[in-house]
Amino acid sequence: MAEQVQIHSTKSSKCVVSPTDYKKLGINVHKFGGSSLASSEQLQKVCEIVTKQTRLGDIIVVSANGNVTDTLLDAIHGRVNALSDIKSFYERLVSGLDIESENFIALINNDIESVRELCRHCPAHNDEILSFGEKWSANLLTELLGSYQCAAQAVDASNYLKLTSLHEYNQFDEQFADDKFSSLYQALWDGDKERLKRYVFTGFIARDNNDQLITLGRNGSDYSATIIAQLVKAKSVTIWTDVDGIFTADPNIVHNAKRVEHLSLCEAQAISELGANVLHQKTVTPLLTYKTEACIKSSFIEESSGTQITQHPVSSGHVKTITIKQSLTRIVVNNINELSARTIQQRVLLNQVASYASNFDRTLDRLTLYVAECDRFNTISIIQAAQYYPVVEKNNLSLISLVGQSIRQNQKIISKFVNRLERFAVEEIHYPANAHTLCVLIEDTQAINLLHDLHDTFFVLEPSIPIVVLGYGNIGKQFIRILQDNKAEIESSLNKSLSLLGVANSRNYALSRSCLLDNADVIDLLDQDGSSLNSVHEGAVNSNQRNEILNVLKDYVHKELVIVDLTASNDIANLYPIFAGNGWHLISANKIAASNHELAGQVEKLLQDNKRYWFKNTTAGAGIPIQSSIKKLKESGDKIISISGIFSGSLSWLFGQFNGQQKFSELLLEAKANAFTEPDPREDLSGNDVIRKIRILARDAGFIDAVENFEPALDEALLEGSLQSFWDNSSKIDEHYETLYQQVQKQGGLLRYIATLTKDELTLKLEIIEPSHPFANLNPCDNVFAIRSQWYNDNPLILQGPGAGREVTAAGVLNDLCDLLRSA
Ligand SMILES: NC(=O)C1=CN([C@@H]2O[C@H](COP(=O)(O)OP(=O)(O)OC[C@H]3O[C@@H](n4cnc5c(N)ncnc54)[C@H](OP(=O)(O)O)[C@@H]3O)[C@@H](O)[C@H]2O)C=CC1
Ligand SMILES: N[C@@H](CC=O)C(=O)O
Repeated sequence: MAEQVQIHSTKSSKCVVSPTDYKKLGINVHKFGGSSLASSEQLQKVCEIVTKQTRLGDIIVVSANGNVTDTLLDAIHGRVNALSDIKSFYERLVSGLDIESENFIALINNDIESVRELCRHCPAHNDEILSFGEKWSANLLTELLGSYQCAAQAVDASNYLKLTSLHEYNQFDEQFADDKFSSLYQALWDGDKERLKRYVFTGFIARDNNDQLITLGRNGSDYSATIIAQLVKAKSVTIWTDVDGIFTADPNIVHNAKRVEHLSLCEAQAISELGANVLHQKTVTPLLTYKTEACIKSSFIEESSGTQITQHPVSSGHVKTITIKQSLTRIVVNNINELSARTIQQRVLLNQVASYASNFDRTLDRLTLYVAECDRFNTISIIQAAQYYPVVEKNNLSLISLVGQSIRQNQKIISKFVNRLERFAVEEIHYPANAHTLCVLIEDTQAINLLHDLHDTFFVLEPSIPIVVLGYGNIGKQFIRILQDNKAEIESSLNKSLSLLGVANSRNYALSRSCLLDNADVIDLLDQDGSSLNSVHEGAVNSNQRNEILNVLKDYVHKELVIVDLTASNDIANLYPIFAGNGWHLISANKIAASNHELAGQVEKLLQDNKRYWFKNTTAGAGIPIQSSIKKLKESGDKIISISGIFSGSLSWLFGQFNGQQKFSELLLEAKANAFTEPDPREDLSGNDVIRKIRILARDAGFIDAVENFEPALDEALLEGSLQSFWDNSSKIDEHYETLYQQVQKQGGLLRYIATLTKDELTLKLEIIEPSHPFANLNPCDNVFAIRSQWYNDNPLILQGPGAGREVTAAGVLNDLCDLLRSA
């Protein structure tokens, strides 16, 4: 059990702490790479980041400044001026900084003499020589943070990170580290949190199990950061570098590559295994064991958003990035058994040689490895040491890989990938063991072309079909809102860009060829008085009093366009044959055309001739997928016998709410405000709205010749005249429903407006039903559709849910749009 002591903290009266409580602090680890620390300007930016984005107790891990490690390597290799270059570099660097430069330069001069001495005894002291780079960097940053009034302490990581065995590069001594970190965070133990500092750790250096100083190889500082994060149970690790995260492809090669916002840990691991410079395999390994938040950001960009590495995938089944590794050599070992092949693969790994797409072919007893040119010699020596004779089969190969969560389960992605490869002379398609990668090997000379081609295929969205929304009321506003909010997700799932060309209400229209979704303010002006609009917004909003928008849309005749009709307008419905004849797709929430057999037939014929689509799923049941369900049943060979239920959301809500206490007309106003009723609520009470739905479903089910027998939900006399006179008659409406309510109460039943469709008869009636009736127990506003068919006969298929309202209807329209864009 951890040692514990009772102490008096400065703030609270009493608290219990243990030496390992630093692990509960929620430490954030920030790692800064060499380029982020290469100039005085950059160092100042880093100080700003540290002061603004870190807290007392947080850990900063640094690489050597700029190219200092490479210059130290030059010194090891005997380049005469290497050490004086380092001296001049630091003199330049500190001259631009607000620190006691003489002290720091004296330290550098002193250390450089030590390095000179150590260089005489190379290679025994190589690691020690290289470690100076990180030590200078940590000291300099700590000094500079002081001038920002940010208390910091330089820490030599080799006193904290100690390997447990000589060859296990990923096994660090946790007990050793724990003791050291406990004393570093002594202030916490003393109950004086305010004495904590920012701890500036040297990256890249550690100790082996014999206490000898070692360096952690390529990208060693990133590795130090994630290892330290694991050891201190950090809350987050941020790798600050010179790129703004992971991109859809290397932005230096593919200029239209975009930043990837989120990567799952599995995706990050796959990328690191493919040799990504920005995310090394070693760096990811501790994240897999200790699951913490991680992020890659740029210290060069203000407010960089970077790429978040999340524990769980934000989305699955999409390609997130395409990696490329060039100049690889294929080394083949023939006549080798599986055990020896695995041993060689292990040894290659232990020797810190990165091999890619390596595979053992059991049928041919053959091991294939792809390694960088610089690792060729080393790899051949390892294979020969195992008594095998490798063949270097081919040089100058590139490995191009698609990475995305579970993309190997997405047949569409695989066929798209294979399809594109047919245009290139590829060497080999490789399917690694993980489910998140698809790889291809190709000669270097063709690789860049293939990379561009694949990037275009998976990331450059197909040009969209322009969308025009008619109707900017309850449903129209909500539809545009969710279209805007979900644009990026929809585009990536459809691989098509969305372009909102125009929006209109009955008074004004806004039109922009460069997509109104990016200029939503213009749409908001639609509700204003039309007279001053042209001057207000440079002509972007215009009068639509006589459907003027249609004149502008003439430019689109015989081009693809989607008209989304979210009006309740008869005029617009009667224009459908023109829209269809123009070669435009249609989406309707307006039920008028779809419920008129003659008009609907004419429109469908024109659309068919022009190979265009009409989606109208919200015309019956709002967001409930009733029409698509009927279509699917019919496509599967089933025969619909009857459809019955409650198809009016507003009346379902009204009869569910009405209990004789409140005036019916007040509830009606509330239903209208909730967008459950039609723009003119008499359409609901007269039964017209449900009748339209019945006719639409009858058409879908094939009941076109059925006799109609419809009853209104309110006396026709009360529905006559103008809308104003209807509201003026509110007291009569209230009386009518009050009397009806008493009658229903007397019978101990419930009032429901029930529709029934068979091939012979379509009926709609206001009925008093028993509380045990299947349509009795509904949530207010619910619709219910009971479909009896050949296969759903004794036990009908039931669809039930909210049958009206802004959210569900707009979502249904958006579904229709996605289905249409997917089909078109
Ligand atoms: N509410 C619901 O739950 C459901 C509704 N629907 C259907 O959705 C449609 C819209 O309903 P809702 O949004 O509540 O109605 P609203 O009255 O709130 O909105 C209708 C919109 O259509 C506009 N409009 C009218 N005529 C024209 C025209 N000629 N050209 C362009 N725009 C025009 C109106 O303009 P202005 O503002 O200038 O009058 C208004 O912006 C209706 O057909 C309804 O049946 C379908 C399923 C469910
Ligand atoms: N007014 C309609 C809305 C949906 O179509 C209803 O009440 O169901």
